[in-house]
Amino acid sequence: MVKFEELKKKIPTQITVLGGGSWATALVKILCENNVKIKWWIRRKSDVDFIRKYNHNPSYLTDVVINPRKVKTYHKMSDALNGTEYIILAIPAAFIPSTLKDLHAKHFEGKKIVSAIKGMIPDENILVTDWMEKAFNLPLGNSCVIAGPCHAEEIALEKQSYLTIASPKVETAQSFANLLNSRFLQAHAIGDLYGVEYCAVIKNIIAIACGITRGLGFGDNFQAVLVSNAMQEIKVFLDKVYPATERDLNSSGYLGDLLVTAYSQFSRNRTFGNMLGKGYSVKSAQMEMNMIAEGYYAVKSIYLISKSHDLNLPIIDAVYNIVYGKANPKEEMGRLKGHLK
Ligand SMILES: NC(=O)C1=CN([C@@H]2O[C@H](COP(=O)(O)OP(=O)(O)OC[C@H]3O[C@@H](n4cnc5c(N)ncnc54)[C@H](OP(=O)(O)O)[C@@H]3O)[C@@H](O)[C@H]2O)C=CC1
Ligand SMILES: O=C(CO)COP(=O)(O)O
Repeated sequence: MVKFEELKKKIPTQITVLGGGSWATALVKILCENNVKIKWWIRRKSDVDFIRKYNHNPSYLTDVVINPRKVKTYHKMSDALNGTEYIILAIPAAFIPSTLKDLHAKHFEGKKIVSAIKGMIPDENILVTDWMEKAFNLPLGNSCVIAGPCHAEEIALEKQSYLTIASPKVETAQSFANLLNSRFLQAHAIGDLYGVEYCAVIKNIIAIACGITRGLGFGDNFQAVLVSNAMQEIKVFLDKVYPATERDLNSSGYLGDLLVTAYSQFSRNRTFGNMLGKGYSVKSAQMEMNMIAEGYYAVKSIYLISKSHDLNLPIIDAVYNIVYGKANPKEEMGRLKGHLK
């Protein structure tokens, strides 16, 4: 007789992915390495139809093959949420409230919520997991975040990658990490949900700073100092806003995430910053990109939170002044030089 545990292993895990951008596409590809069934919600009907017909996303990571035996695409969100165990959010944070506006607590009941988002909810200035918990009355132990140094473009190329899954209930993080482990990806679980999430948000702001200084002609020597000072700013912020005794900021879920975004050619935030450094206005830099730089929204929230705690964070301040205060990038970075060591 087949044992219940063995039978359970053979039943595919039902997962919903919300969002049709690069990271959603990469996550669908990773998950398809394992025994899963995916309901994938995408906002544009034309993209849904295209994937159904050609098994490729027409707009992002267009080379990735979408396995039709494992993935079903949906345009109606409530259909994509029926009967799933995990709901993965992969929509830029700024659009979460409007995109989820028709959902209710019952859509999330008994499900694990995984945020793959590295951004803040604007105006409310809160983390996505915090917003979800309040909006849909979710138990935080059912939530986790995906962090770590990982660009969608490298997943498309099956380059060896690592992810950190964080949840206050480590078993929740571990069970989701198990679904990601595959040929080219290793995931591990930790308990520091808000710490990892804040770090993932702040590193996008630092990448904007790196891009600005690159655009202005600063070199590797300067960037190394900028990034090491940035890590100290992250520590000052976390120690004040969300202190924890067992947090290793040098591990890949924190420092690694900062490094990949600060140095990679694939970084959206660095590309955005580079354009600002080269003299583009904020609006024109955004229009040039067909992707979203989360740091643009996040810097306002993080700046306001840091001021409410009387924190002195010169790199964050400089990016805020350039992006929202219309400060001249050259003058602002000239001022910042004096604060670094
Ligand atoms: N890309 C990566 O390597 C990684 C990304 N992340 C995070 O994943 C999240 C999603 O980013 P990513 O997939 O990169 O996004 P992309 O920049 O690849 O794509 C932008 C996404 O935002 C959607 N969008 C744009 N405008 C709106 C709007 N007004 N309302 C609703 N949706 C909108 C787009 O939909 P449409 O095409 O219909 O316009 C598209 O799905 C972000 O929080 C990011 O930080 C995390 C780790 C890695
Ligand atoms: O968070 C991300 C990768 O870790 C995506 O942001 P970037 O594209 O700016 O790196």
